[in-house]
Amino acid sequence: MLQLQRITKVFNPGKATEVIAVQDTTLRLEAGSFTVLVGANGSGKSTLLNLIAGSIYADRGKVLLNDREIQRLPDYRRSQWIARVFQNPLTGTASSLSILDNFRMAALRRVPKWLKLGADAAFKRSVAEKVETLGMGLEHKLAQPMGTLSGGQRQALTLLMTTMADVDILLLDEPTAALDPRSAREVMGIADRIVRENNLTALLVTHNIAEALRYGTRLIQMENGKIIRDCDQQAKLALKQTDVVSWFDYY
Ligand SMILES: Nc1ncnc2c1ncn2[C@@H]1O[C@H](COP(=O)(O)OP(=O)(O)OP(=O)(O)O)[C@@H](O)[C@H]1O
Repeated sequence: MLQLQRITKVFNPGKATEVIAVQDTTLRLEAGSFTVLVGANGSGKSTLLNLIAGSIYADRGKVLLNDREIQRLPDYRRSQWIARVFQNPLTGTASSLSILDNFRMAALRRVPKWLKLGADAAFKRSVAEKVETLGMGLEHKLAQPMGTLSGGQRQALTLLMTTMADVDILLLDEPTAALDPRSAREVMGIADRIVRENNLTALLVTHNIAEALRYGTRLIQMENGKIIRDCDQQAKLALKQTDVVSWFDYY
């Protein structure tokens, strides 16, 4: 279980440009749950994800994974448990390296297995089997540089790479924002499957209302650095797109 306890993050404190990006926010994500986070631009969603991922530190409050404070852990420790997929398909993978080498790098999170499998044909076979499940034919292109693939193909592979390590938490930071509608749907379908099959605790940030309603079992809204709505599965199922659009109406 991931818990944010009374987290506050202020940028540029004491200056004219001071922003309270996250304000005294408490959030509890049960293990294996899939939560969707929506909110207007600047409401604090990315800051919240950055605080969980450890790219920034909170001014106040705790981030607990299975009751253990993780904020000050070094990156390599935290990345054993937390994976993140970004909006830009170019982020998170190495463009000039082949698909296979990117999988090798992803597997580095679980060093002993990588050392055993990294150099031999068994590793390549296991990657090919995984990649085949995407149904994109990329298992025949493992030697191709990541940079030559489409955004949708890269996002699909990036998601799959998260399963190379035993991560608990998957942070999806607008993973389909740069994709066309068909690729977006395909990539979200893959994300959903990976979350279920690996029993991951997932947090998806999206501006796509249809996506926000289709995926996950809980829907929360942030505004001015605070969580102002929290819908459980039942409440979420009853929501229509127009309801969610109306949450943004006062702008
Ligand atoms: N590094 C930073 N330095 C200063 N201010 C920042 C920084 N990062 C975020 N902010 C500010 O904090 C507030 C919250 O930003 P954040 O990026 O978390 O919002 P968001 O909900 O993710 O927005 P969007 O939907 O546009 O991605 C905004 O006012 C933003 O300008």
